[in-house]
Amino acid sequence: MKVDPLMLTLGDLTRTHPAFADLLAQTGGEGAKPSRTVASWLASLTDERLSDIGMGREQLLSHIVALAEQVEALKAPSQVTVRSLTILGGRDKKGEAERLDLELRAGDVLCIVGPTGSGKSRLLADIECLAQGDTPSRRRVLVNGEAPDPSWRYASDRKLIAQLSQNMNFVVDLTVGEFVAMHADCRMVEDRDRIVDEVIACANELAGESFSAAVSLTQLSGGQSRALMIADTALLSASPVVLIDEIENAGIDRKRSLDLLIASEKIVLISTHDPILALMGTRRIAVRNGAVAGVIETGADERANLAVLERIDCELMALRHRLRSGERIDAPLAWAGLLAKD
Ligand SMILES: Nc1ncnc2c1ncn2[C@@H]1O[C@H](COP(=O)(O)OP(=O)(O)OP(=O)(O)O)[C@@H](O)[C@H]1O
Repeated sequence: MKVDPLMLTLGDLTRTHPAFADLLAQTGGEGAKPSRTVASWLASLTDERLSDIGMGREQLLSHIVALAEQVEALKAPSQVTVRSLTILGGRDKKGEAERLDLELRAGDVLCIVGPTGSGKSRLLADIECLAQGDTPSRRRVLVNGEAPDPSWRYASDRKLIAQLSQNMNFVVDLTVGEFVAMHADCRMVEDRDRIVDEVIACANELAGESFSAAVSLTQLSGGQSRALMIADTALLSASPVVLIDEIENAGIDRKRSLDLLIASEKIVLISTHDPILALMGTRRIAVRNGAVAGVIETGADERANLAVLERIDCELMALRHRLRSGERIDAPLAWAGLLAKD
């Protein structure tokens, strides 16, 4: 049963959710007595105290609720083995039938491509909520070939489906090592220290700039936190299905991220505008006007073009690195001759 975090006492909360101890240490104030409920503590915070913390009452409450849900999701691994997900067509934005019967199996990693506003996020959201004809697209999603048990749709404490969103909002000031160790503890893995080292080493391979276990989560760059989330999801997450809204803006190694996710034997869907990422998979889902227009196999010619795109990307990355290091790039670029021929 889902517990309302507002009705818990601060003592209970810090015991069941160690991360709250840090939040309280930063924000608590004199009224943060263990016997007090969260609701009463929040009501007791003066406007002055809230302005010291730099957060409004509503914002603090939503942080607490989000943190409680995250910790619950980590604690109770999904009980359901997902061998397949089937997405059955609904209606496009004009109300016309979407012809779709797509089965995804464990180990499938697919990109979703399509113009802005075409419905990529809608498709991810339909999967996340295991839609049953009750979303704007009217799609239905089956788990292992059957309509899912209604309780799976709303069980935030038994997440079948994890969504990595664009922004990683870290509430508490834990170090990277403490954060990953907390996940490992929640999932009761054996050999915790080895797994923690592995996740951090792996995240460092994905991130452009390396970071240590001792650094605070709040100090990580966008790319570093995204790399940490991907490594953590692939190596530690209990959710059999992972949805990712955009990887490309984070400046991380896309090929390795994809390989890592493929090896994790989960079903992974990534919405993207990035041609390299889209061509890296064996299949991609093309969305248009609110409906899936086709599932495209990556062909041999496309793979050859991918190799060229990767070289261009590599050169762009090198330029980016030089510019970021304060260098000038006055020397003519290798491609200048190529473009002059046009
Ligand atoms: N089949 C559909 N029926 C009705 N509305 C839809 C359908 N598909 C998408 N929409 C709506 O269209 C809008 C744009 O869709 P969405 O945000 O999923 O696009 P997107 O491809 O993710 O765009 P972007 O690339 O800009 O992130 C949303 O309001 C979404 O709910």
